[in-house]
Amino acid sequence: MSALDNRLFAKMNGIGNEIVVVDLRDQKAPVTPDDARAVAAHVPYDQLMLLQPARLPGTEAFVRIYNNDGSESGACGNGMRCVASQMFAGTDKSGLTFETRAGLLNCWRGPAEGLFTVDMGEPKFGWQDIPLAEEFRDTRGIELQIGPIDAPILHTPSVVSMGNPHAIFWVDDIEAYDLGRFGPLLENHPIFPERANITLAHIVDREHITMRTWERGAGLTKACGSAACATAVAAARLKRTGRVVEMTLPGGKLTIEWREADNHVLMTGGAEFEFEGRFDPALFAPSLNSNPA
Ligand SMILES: N[C@@H](CCC[C@H](N)C(=O)O)C(=O)O
Repeated sequence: MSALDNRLFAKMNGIGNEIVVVDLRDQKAPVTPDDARAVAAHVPYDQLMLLQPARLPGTEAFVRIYNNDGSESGACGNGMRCVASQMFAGTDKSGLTFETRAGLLNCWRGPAEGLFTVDMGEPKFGWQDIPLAEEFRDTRGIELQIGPIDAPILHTPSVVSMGNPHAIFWVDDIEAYDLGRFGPLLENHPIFPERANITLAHIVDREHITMRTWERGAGLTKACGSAACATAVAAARLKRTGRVVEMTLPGGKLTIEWREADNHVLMTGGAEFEFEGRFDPALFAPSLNSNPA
């Protein structure tokens, strides 16, 4: 018996990031990594956002975030906009607060219908915070490369934690690299003890960046909100952009503001409902062949 048996789910997308949202605030039973993988086999998703009972006063829910490989993440920007969109529906509230493994997140209705803003909190730059396996004093560009030593294909990424680990490689053309091939190698590089989300980014001008991401635990996706935040912050740290940047991802656009006043990163973008359904308990039944004689 799984906590997800017969549960209603909403399939949504955050500018192309495939998201499944399930409201489990009325029950305490845990959802396991096996459950998360079983859902992915049935309703393909990048992230599964589980609303669990609130643990702190003033919060709507504790949001547990699973990647489709069954691993957990502390942050998912596009998923949080989908959660906000579901939770704002039918209310006249203007703001909501959620708890995730990475801390508290505030969400607001955005500047136009269908847009939502998430306060993704403060970025972290210390090598232990990302985390990296060894000390780097300057994480604006770390010594890491792939390809021939004297002619690397990708090198010197900026690294940032947005509650989850990100490495951003600066390139002239984001389409010129086989991210499906390099992504898994870099995601699992020993320098990243908790693996990492890998982004290729091109700075168009001081207000525009194009990017695409190989996501830890989910692979190539059309959008990664926390990667957009990490990339915008990393570009501003290098003094190559201002603090408000429009990000173009394969699935759409996000506006990222790295607020000077409190160091928080605000992400604004769309969230769309696609369909809803109920999980068939047979999905979570142990396989008859799991322990062959
Ligand atoms: N799609 C997400 C990021 C999801 C988590 C990531 N794959 C990880 O494991 O860190 C987003 O929109 O931020």
